[in-house]
Amino acid sequence: MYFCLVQKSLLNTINSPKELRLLNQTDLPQLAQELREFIINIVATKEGHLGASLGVVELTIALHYAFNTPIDQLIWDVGHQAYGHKILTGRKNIFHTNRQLGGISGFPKRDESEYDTFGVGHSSTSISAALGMAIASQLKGENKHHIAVIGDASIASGMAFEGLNHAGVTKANLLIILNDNAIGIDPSVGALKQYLTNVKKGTQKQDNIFEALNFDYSGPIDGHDLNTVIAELERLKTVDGPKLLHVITTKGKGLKQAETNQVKYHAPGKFDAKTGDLAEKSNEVQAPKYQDVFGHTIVELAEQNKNIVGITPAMPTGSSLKYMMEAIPDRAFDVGIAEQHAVTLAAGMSTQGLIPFCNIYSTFLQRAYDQIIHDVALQKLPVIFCLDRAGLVGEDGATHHGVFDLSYLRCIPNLIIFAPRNELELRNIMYTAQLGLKQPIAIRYPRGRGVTIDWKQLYSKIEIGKGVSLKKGKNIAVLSIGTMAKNVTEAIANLDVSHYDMRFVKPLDEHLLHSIFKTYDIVVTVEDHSIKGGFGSAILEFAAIHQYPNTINVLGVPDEFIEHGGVNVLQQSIGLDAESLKHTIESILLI
Ligand SMILES: Cc1ncc(C[n+]2csc(CCOP(=O)(O)OP(=O)(O)O)c2C)c(N)n1
Ligand SMILES: CC(=O)[C@@H](O)[C@H](O)COP(=O)(O)O
Ligand SMILES: [Mg+2]
Repeated sequence: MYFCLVQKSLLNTINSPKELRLLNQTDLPQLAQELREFIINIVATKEGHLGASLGVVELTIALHYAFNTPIDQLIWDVGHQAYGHKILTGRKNIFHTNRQLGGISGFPKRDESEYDTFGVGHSSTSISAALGMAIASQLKGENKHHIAVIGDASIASGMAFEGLNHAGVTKANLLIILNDNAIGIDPSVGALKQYLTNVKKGTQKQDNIFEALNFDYSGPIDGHDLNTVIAELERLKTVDGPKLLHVITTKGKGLKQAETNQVKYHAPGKFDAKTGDLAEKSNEVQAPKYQDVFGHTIVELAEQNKNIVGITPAMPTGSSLKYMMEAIPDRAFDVGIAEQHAVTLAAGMSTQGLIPFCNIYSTFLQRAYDQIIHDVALQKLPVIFCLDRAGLVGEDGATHHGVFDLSYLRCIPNLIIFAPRNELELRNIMYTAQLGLKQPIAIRYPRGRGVTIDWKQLYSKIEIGKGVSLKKGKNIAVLSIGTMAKNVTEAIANLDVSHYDMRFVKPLDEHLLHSIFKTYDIVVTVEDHSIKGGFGSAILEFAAIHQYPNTINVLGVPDEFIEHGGVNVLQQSIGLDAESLKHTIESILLI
């Protein structure tokens, strides 16, 4: 008789870390293999962040094995690497809903699980949050551990240093796990990266930077060696005060292609779970991604204008500044996860006559708000801010939707705000901006593809503060800003209404607005942005100041955080898709 030994699945027996902690430590390598396969199989079809989660499979198991989570508080920095954490903490059976509307978030979220002790998505918050929890526990006389897992790129961000600087003078029971895989989304950069590389090579001569800040530093250890990691975590449980354990991991560990092409496999889209091969791209001719219009256009402009420089805080691939970094490396700068530094670096360059294109996702620019006001606008320095990922971004959800920039920028004096309705407008405003603007400008555009196949056309200068008429009709005037023009155009295709692309949120085209308000009784504004303080608010202010009695309908993102899901599905959920806009405008016509 032939017995085939079928290995019992360990992962299927684990619905919480309590059950994980009942396993023999010798069983954990099998669990790690099963967890890795589980992540690969689901992300292969459901998409998401792959590399970072594969890189911390063993670390995740070790942390929940050694610490009494959720009593001991575990915080994941950024949280894109927390898929294993979610699967081991009771969400295995719903993990296939990851990042989908109504499903679980792609990042730890407090209201999703008691094991998600802090909501994350933007980097470098974990040390401050964990320290806050540790100090609170001390004050409450509690005896629990507080662990922050932070990557090598995230720990190089200013906010992380602020946390380290404070923690170093406390007796807080805080353990920082530095997950060092030598890469962010793109290869990590900066002097700290060089320092960590030397530490790993054993060639670091100076004092240990973390010990210099009063941390009990240990490592570097192999973050994939379960026994070594667990032993060190157990030892650190007995060490008082702030501690930092340096672990070395490989991003994408366990999937060959994810290990070798770590940038692409950070978020690879669909792929073959067996071979790792990426899904075939459709070969139909498509409109370009807005990021690539930016990336190729800045190269063209910078080749002609030697004063142009490009800056990205750790998003060369996401922003497509990578093209300029390849073509003109001495004038394109990846400053690491350092949005505040990126803005004021641009300001400094501008004082010397350079023309900086500072490319920062709308949501990440929130981190550099004072720098925009204090270092750029107040001094009227002509920095060109390119806000990629403006508007609803989709599956990254509430932490990443770029729906507040018009509000947070509009109140800043001296700042021009422009939103292109298509790729040609983006190219033309970039061309216009580098001709010698005497003040800063913010250009916002969305994630994803545009609408223009033949987009590499000759440049034309855009007159600052001028909107355009896209359709003449009767009854009402629909005013859109940015790429919402596409949805509006589709919505009113068979309606006798006028449509204007206002292009500028600041300065408004007041001449055009006076004409509109004198011609139409009803005005509708449409924006891929919060209705609080955005484009519609600007129009309401204009009407109030000039005492126009017109009816104004402001359509946009409601005053709430919009969760994760496909962009089209999210737009439908808040009435910004073409079909919903059509019904809304028809109902206004019926009034
Ligand atoms: C403030 C902020 N800026 C940029 C990002 C985009 N981002 C997401 S993950 C990541 C790289 C993180 O690298 P690291 O900290 O080394 O973690 P790893 O992915 O290697 O685990 C970046 C730049 C972000 N989430 N938050
Ligand atoms: C986790 C994180 O913050 C980044 O990976 C972000 O998800 C990138 O977004 P894009 O995919 O829009 O570049
Ligand atoms: Mg890293």
